Amino acid sequence: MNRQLSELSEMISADELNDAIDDRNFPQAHLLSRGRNNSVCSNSSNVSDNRTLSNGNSKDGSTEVQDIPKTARNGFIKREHPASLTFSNGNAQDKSNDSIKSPTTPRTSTTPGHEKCTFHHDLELDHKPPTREDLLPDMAHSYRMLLSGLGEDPDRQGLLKTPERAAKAMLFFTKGYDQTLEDILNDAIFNEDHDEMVVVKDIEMFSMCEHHLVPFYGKVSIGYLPCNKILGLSKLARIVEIFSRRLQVQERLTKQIAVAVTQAVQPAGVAVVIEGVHMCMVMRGVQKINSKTVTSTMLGVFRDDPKTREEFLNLVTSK
Ligand SMILES: Nc1nc2c(ncn2[C@@H]2O[C@H](COP(=O)(O)OP(=O)(O)OP(=O)(O)O)[C@@H](O)[C@H]2O)c(=O)[nH]1
Ligand SMILES: [Zn+2]
Repeated sequence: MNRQLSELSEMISADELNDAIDDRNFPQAHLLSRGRNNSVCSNSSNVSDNRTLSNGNSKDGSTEVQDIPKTARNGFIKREHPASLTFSNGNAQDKSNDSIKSPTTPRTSTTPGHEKCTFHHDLELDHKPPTREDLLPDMAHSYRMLLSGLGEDPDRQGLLKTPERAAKAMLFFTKGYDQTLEDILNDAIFNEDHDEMVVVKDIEMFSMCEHHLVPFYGKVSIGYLPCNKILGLSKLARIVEIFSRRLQVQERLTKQIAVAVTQAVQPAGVAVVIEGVHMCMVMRGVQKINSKTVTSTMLGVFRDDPKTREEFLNLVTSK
């Protein structure tokens, strides 16, 4: 599973991100009319006979049963991507699924100078050096030029080490580029017969606005409805770190966190709410010091079932 998760988190593009939040990737969500305690998760019997309930009730009121593809039952629906990327979140143990092979992006082979790179897509660095520390000398040089550009003397005593410090700080602010879901999960996914909501709220978040390269910060609340798999609690906060420690917009950050939780435990639904303060709106520009930006991503049952969504929102807004 880890290899697959890594590939998915590394290779996901903007299009695939949107595909991933397609309702069809939460095949259990449409069973909500049964009520949560009647379980929205596939159970082992319907997994083994390759059948599950469809979302439609037949005209006589009985519930229709039909075959659906295995990949759809276990997670994301396998779909063909125009760039021949496939996106599937089936169990890694399912070695028969060819779609799990590492996808390639057109940019890998077509971008001059990047032919051998394997780390290209819209949501990642354009070029990943062997280690990001290799960037330090060039970055420090750039900061030195910046100081000169500001009319400062980069050789004055107080600024001597500033270019290197600033470069290290920027590497820290963007250290999420170095991390994968695989790295941080560390197999802390546990089989547990639990299908009640799990919420971790007010996770501190620091990120960098990709438009102005200034910070935005705030708190993240994550909820999910497990389907027999739960995630080590700290891993939710670590997922926030992976995606916040990059150049970001808050909307994408919100979505990426939700998709990562989905990839990790294939729950019946995921909800993420972020409340952020953007320093580009506080220290400059419109200078609205009290404004807060709230973004949310609701997937699966959180999107389809108002009661589940309400329960989550009540939990995250309660003191
Ligand atoms: N949607 C979204 N916009 C953001 C985020 N962070 C910063 N921005 C916005 O990015 C926009 C960039 O607008 P521009 O007009 O190109 O840049 P600008 O002249 O510096 O804009 P002002 O901030 O209005 O002075 C601004 O409206 C910012 O508020 C974010 O996370 N999400
Ligand atoms: Zn900004």
